[in-house]
This record gives sequence, structure tokens and C-alpha cells, in this order.
Amino acid sequence: MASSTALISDTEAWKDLKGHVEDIKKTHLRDLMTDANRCQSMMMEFDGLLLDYSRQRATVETVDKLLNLAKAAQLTEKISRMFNGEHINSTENRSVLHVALRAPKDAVIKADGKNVVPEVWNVLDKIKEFSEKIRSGSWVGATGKPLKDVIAIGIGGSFLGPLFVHTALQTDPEALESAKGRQLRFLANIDPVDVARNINGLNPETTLVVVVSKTFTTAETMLNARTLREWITAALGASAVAKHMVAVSTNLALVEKFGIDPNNAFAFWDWVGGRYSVCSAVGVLPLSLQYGFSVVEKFLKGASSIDQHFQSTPIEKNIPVLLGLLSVWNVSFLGYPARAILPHSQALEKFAPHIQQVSMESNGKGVSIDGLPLPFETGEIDFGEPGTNGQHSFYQLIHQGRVIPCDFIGIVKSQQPVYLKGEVVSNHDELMSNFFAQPDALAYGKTPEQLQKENVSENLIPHKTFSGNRPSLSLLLPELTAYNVGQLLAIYEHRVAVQGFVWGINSFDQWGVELGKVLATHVRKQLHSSRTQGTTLEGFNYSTTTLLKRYLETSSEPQM
Ligand SMILES: O=P(O)(O)OC[C@H]1O[C@H](O)[C@H](O)[C@@H](O)[C@@H]1O
Repeated sequence: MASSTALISDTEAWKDLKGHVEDIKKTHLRDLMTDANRCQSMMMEFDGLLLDYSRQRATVETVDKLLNLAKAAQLTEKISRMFNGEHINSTENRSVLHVALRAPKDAVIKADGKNVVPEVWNVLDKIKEFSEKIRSGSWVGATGKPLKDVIAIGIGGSFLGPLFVHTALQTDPEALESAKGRQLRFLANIDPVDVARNINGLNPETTLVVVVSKTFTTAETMLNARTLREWITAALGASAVAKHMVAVSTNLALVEKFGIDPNNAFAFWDWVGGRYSVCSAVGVLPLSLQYGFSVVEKFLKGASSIDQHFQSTPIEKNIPVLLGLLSVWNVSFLGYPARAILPHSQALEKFAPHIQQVSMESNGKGVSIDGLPLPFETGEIDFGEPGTNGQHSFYQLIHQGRVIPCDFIGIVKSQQPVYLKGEVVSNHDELMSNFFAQPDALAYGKTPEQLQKENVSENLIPHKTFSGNRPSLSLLLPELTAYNVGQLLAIYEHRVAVQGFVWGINSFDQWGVELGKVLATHVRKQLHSSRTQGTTLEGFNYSTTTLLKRYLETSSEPQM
């Protein structure tokens, strides 16, 4: 067993897998897929979901060795420590308890000795009450009109998760029905173009602005909040802020200082990481305003179902654990640096951008949790697009260029089925034909011999050959309701945690985002003094000085 300061790469289990790579290099998925017993052992079912990882470059032996690696990494213990509220985010001295955000009312989850579930439900109850008031029109704006439109201001974790869930629910029949006549928009970027897009067509009289920021100090969010406060006060007077602006934050003192009534602030806690906060008021408030609390509660229940599975299922049958181990295998042993997330569902178009933050901000680290430099790479480059759009864009590279393990996510029952008279299949079957075909195209490829049999001319044979042996996994969801969206979210959140636990890093801090912010502060000061006092540029290198000079000389930004 590894001591807490040892690197996982020093363990026998890791070395064993390193050696095993040579065995796997001799295999081809074409052959591995002929072993029905192997394939059968690589199917997992839970709560309506079906995971098939038989197209990973892995044998039954590989999976056993990965499970040994999990043991060497003390994975089960680390999962328990997370659920027990220990301060596993050691560099910030915090618990990691996003699972408490979706726990049933009677659950007991402790942070620093205190059960946090009642606090969670206090906020959920407050959201339920508030969102019902807004939706029913009993809460009105400054001129007496109901607030039918919502702009949620936030960035990073205070934006991507809520946007993903909102996009996924937009076409769900139940959610669609309950959102009738309402709009939810997201303002994230500090680019004034994003402000212009968000307020376009909206009337401050009928708009509620929700400022979402864990810290309530994020530069982009606070300037956007001041910008929309100005938009409201210019139209309705300063007193309108109380009726038209509310906030979600862990920093209620700063919310009040900003001028938002503390009664209209929705709290969350430092044991919720920004990128893990969609199940807190960060997501639940805007989504409840749009869809009603009962729809959002189903989303929380779906996530909770996976939490319970993750906490209590033995590792060999535990979906997030297996997914995490396979990602470690692909990154650290097979050397594939990227992962493509390919939902065959337009409703999941914002899933990959959300997982990009969850995964890359969590696991893109250079040192172990004890601060030792890592002799191996962690994290992967996540990207993705819904199928079939990606197919007509970057799949060429995935089929004949670099090897990129792919996650295919499919839905059995469409949210919006269409079946035209006289067509061979329904529109959803047409979409899903690609979901079923692509993984085999990647795994099997096409040999020169096959091409010769098809009488393909000799000069084209190299171009039309597909090497195959490209790994993927398939996840099939029964439908895409709020509940399933919650399941999907929690599977990926926990998968990322598993990867971090095995690599022995802290997946819950993000010091790497700080440096750029500090340097931007220097630039901001310089821009201010150059524009207001004509101060010459100082303290920047040749490159930045040249670029800044060009920017200042050729732009005439409006000055207040
Ligand atoms: O919610 P906020 O405090 O405004 O933070 C928004 C975002 O800020 C930073 O960029 C962090 O890296 C993100 O993890 C966080 O989600």
C-alpha cells in the first residue's frame, strides 16, 4: 500500500500496468471484440443507464490491473473521506461535499462535525418559495409588472453547469411546458458584446437579474453586475434594484455591500467547489425560476442516485470508478492526451464545455497533493460537439490522424421525436444510426485487403485505409429528463474525482488560474493611467509594450 507521500507511479500496481502496455500493443480491437465473454464483462447497468466499454484498448486482465491500481491509490478510502467531509482539498483546507447538495432531506452529511443537509434544504426551500413567487407573478417589478425574464450573471463554475442543464432541459416536454412565456439568459463574458446580446429585446421592467458568484469578487461578474445594475437604475431608478436584482454567493457580506437585499441572497458554502456548484443555488435558483422547483428537484434526485451508487458500489461494478480508471489508462499508460465527449443529442450541446471545466480545472496539475513534482502527466484535453455535427467537422482527425478516446453518449427516447411519412426511419433513428456506427468504424477501421476486394485503385488505397484500434466507450441513457441530466452530471463529476484520487493530486483547487488574473490587474492599472493621465507604459516586456502601445494609440474607448 502506498504511503501518503509516495507517488502512485512508484507502486508495483503502476509498474505492472506499464509493463502490460506491451501486451496491449500486440492486440487489435478487431480481435478483442470477437471475445463475447470479454465484451459481456465490460457492460454495466445502473438505474436505467447502460455503459459499454468493450471498445477500450483493454482486456479483462487490464481491468484487473487497473482495479489493483485503485487499491494501491487507496481509492475506496479516498471516496469515503470525501463523503465523510474530511478536508481533502488540503491546499484550501476545505471539505468537498457537492454530494450534500443533492442528498435527501433525511441524510446526514457532516462538515466539521455539523450535519450540513438541513442548511442545504433551508436554501432549497427558500429557492422554491422565491421562484414560485416570481413565476406566479405575486412578486412584481418596480412598475408592478411580473418578471418573466431572467439574466443570470456568472462565469466559470457559476455559469457553465447551469448553462449545460438549461440547454438540456429546454426541449424536455415537461420542462418546456413549465417554462412557457419565460426566458433564461446567461451573461458570462466581460466582453461588452455579451451584455449587448443579453439585454437585446429585454425590458428592465420585466427582467430579474441573478448575480451568481461564489466569491463575489470575480472581476468579470462584478463589472457585468454593475453594468446591469446601471441598465436597471437608468430605466427604473435606484430603488428598483431591490426588486430586480438577487444574488447567489458564499460571501453574503459582499452581496449586501453591492446593494442587494440580504433577504434576496441565496447562500452556499466553501465546501462546494465552483465547478461542482450547479446543484447549489448557483444552478438551482436560475433553473427553478425558468422551469419550476419540481423539475429541478428531479435533476437533483438523478445526481443523488449516482452519488449513492458511487459511494456504496464495489469498485469493479462502480460506473464512475471504472470510467475514471479507464481514463487513467488512456492518459498515463497508452499516452493519449485528449478525450472527445460526443453526445448524440443536441440538448447536450453544452455538456462538453461544462465537463471541460470540471475535468481540466480539476486534474490539470503538475504536482502531487503533497507538493511533489509528478513524473507523469495528469488530466486530459477535453473537447466535444454533439453528434452528428462533430462528424462533419473533426472526426477526420479521430479516424485517420491522432488517436483520441471518445465518449459516445446516446439517448433511447428523443425529447422531440419526428417521423416523416415515407421515410425509412424516424429522425432520431437516423441520428442514432451514427451513434451505433461510429464506435465500430473507430475500432475496426478498414484494411488495404478490404479495399482491394472493393476494387479501389492502388493509389487511393493508402488514403482510404483506416487503421482502426481506436478506443471509445458508449453510454446509453433511456431518455433525457431532468433526472437523467442529473445522473450524467454526477457520473462525470465522480469520474474526474476518481482520476485525481488515482493520480494522487488535489482535484479540488485551481491555483493555476490566478497568475493571469494578477497580471491583468497590472494592465488594468496601466490602461487607466495611460488613458486618464497619458502615463507612458512601464514595467512590461518589449512584446506587451508594443501591443499595448498599438492598442492605446489606435483605440478611443469611451471614458466615463
Ligand atoms: O463563482 P466565482 O467566485 O465568481 O468564480 C468563478 C470562477 O472563477 C475562477 O476562474 C475559478 O477558476 C473558477 O473555478 C470559478 O468557477
